[in-house]
Amino acid sequence: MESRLKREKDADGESVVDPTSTVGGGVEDVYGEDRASEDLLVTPWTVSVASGYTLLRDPHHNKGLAFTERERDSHYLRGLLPPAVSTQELQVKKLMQSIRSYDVPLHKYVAMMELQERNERLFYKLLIDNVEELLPVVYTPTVGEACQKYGSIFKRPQGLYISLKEKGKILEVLKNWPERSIQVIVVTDGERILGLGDLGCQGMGIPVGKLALYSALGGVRPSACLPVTIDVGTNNQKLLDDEFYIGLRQKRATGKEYYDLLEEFMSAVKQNYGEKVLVQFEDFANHNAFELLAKYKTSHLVFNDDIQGTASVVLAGLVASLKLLGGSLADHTFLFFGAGEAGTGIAELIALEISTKTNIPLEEARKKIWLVDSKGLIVSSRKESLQHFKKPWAHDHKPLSTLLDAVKVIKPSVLIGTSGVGKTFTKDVVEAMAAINERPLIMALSNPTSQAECTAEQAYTWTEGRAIFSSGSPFDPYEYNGKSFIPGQANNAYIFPGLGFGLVISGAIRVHDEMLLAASEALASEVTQEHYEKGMIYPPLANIRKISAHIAANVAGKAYELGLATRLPRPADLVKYAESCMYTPIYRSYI
Ligand SMILES: NC(=O)C1=CN([C@@H]2O[C@H](COP(=O)(O)OP(=O)(O)OC[C@H]3O[C@@H](n4cnc5c(N)ncnc54)[C@H](OP(=O)(O)O)[C@@H]3O)[C@@H](O)[C@H]2O)C=CC1
Ligand SMILES: CC(=O)C(=O)O
Ligand SMILES: [Mg+2]
Repeated sequence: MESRLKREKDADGESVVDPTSTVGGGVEDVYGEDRASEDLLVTPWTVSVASGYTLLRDPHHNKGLAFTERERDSHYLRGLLPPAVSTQELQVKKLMQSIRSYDVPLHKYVAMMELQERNERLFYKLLIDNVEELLPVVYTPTVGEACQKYGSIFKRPQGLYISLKEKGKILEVLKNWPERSIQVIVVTDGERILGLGDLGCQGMGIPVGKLALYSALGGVRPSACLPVTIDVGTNNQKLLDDEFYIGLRQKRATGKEYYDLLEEFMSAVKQNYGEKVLVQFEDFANHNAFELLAKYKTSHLVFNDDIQGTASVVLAGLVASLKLLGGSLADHTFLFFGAGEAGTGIAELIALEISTKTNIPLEEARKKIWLVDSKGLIVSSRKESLQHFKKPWAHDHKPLSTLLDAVKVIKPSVLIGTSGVGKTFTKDVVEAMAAINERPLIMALSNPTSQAECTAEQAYTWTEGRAIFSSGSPFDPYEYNGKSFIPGQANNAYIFPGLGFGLVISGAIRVHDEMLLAASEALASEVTQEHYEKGMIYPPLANIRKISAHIAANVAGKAYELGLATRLPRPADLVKYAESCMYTPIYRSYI
């Protein structure tokens, strides 16, 4: 078996070697000898493939018409494929034509998921080569609709479902997953899916989508990614009444029952995959999200993407915007509409950055930041009744009940929407921002597009082309008075793939706030003069793999600096190292 594997590795040649794959070079560097030898026992297709027919139905190894004549001879594929031999490039061209022929975004999504199930490398090649066009298909906004209709479009499981029925057996359940060398888990309990609320078990679309980005944008190999949905029921009556609902048909478990299940899951993860597996919490409701993060951040390698990944991406945009706005972060006043995970997470990281850069105490730095929730401006007279994560933002001020009043009185230079409620940056609100600021910075972060606080068109027209605008879900460039404006996509997708990859390649054992700052700094530094001239505060997503390598290197560097990295010795050039470890979807030769 070993000589066969060696031949495959040699035959792959430089251009197709995947240093993070089980048969490519660099395995020992990145995964350690134990993991590598374990992989060799479980994954090589040469061992598991019984016949050509099975090979064609194995998405990890299927190449479809791109199997060469020699491969067809060697692997019993003769007659199972039509005579034509294709290249991967031609397959990409054909698939893109096919995807573009669908008018309905959900049909494009289903086509992409079917491709992922059929030919994984082709799926990733398509996604990487057409990232700006396909991100809105596999990610926000379309993934939101896919989750809403997941019961109807569900065909094959794409991740692991852990429900209350599995209580006491979660370790066994993890072992049912076919891959053993897991490096990144994205887990949701489905209670706050984008701005669409409780979608229960159907939230699975989110971990699946996020992990597709981990591989395409960040370079973690797909077989090292595990999407998980914890199903403790749903309070969404529409789903409970839906005959096609795929989850537990009960109201959500809470309290001890909920936390016991999560504890069993987190322990089983550590026991099964070791302490270097990264767990990304995604789209939990805030009453659990903060508590889970606080509970596990000192014992596991975890981060919450909605609280921390979002904070890092927004901070990067703000730092970049200073080139357009002038001054430092400390010179600005920030107003958030929405004071949950995203809002308070971003607010805290901005305060930390201001405090770090200026030596102003954190308490003081926070005073430049104001938040509005569903009851109005958060002020000290409300302190007693506030959730713990809002308390640091309860400044002394008279109560204000509307966003418009808050804008007029607080006079922010930056307005950030993290409410999950669409169309709330009304014309009055945006015009008030434009009356106070020469260049109002407006971020409508809520997803999907239907929940965006305002559109790009509204932001540009209501400010007569003066707004610097970005949003969580993508908007097309907009032309106003003969000038083209390119709205940025302020979405944690810029950060989590590179952040996670940096943790993986350094063998980090904990996530530290300074890593979030390091990730922000790397992203902000990718914005060039050419981008600023178009009003952009984020670099184009088309360059995301290069950007992710820089983010990963900065994060890994911080892990080494903080003594949290276990992969030793530290590579001299972390950017080059990150690039060399990235998964690439080029087909391997099976001769
Ligand atoms: N662009 C990106 O990368 C990201 C975007 N998001 C988006 O941000 C949104 C919020 O997510 P998250 O912070 O996790 O959600 P949370 O539920 O934690 O927070 C929502 C906040 O909005 C407030 N709110 C809700 N309705 C209103 C209203 N009508 N008026 C004023 N405030 C209101 C809530 O107030 P109260 O506390 O009083 O209930 C709460 O403070 C979602 O749409 C999500 O998709 C999230 C993460 C990343
Ligand atoms: C982008 C993201 O994580 C969210 O909207 O929840
Ligand atoms: Mg999220």
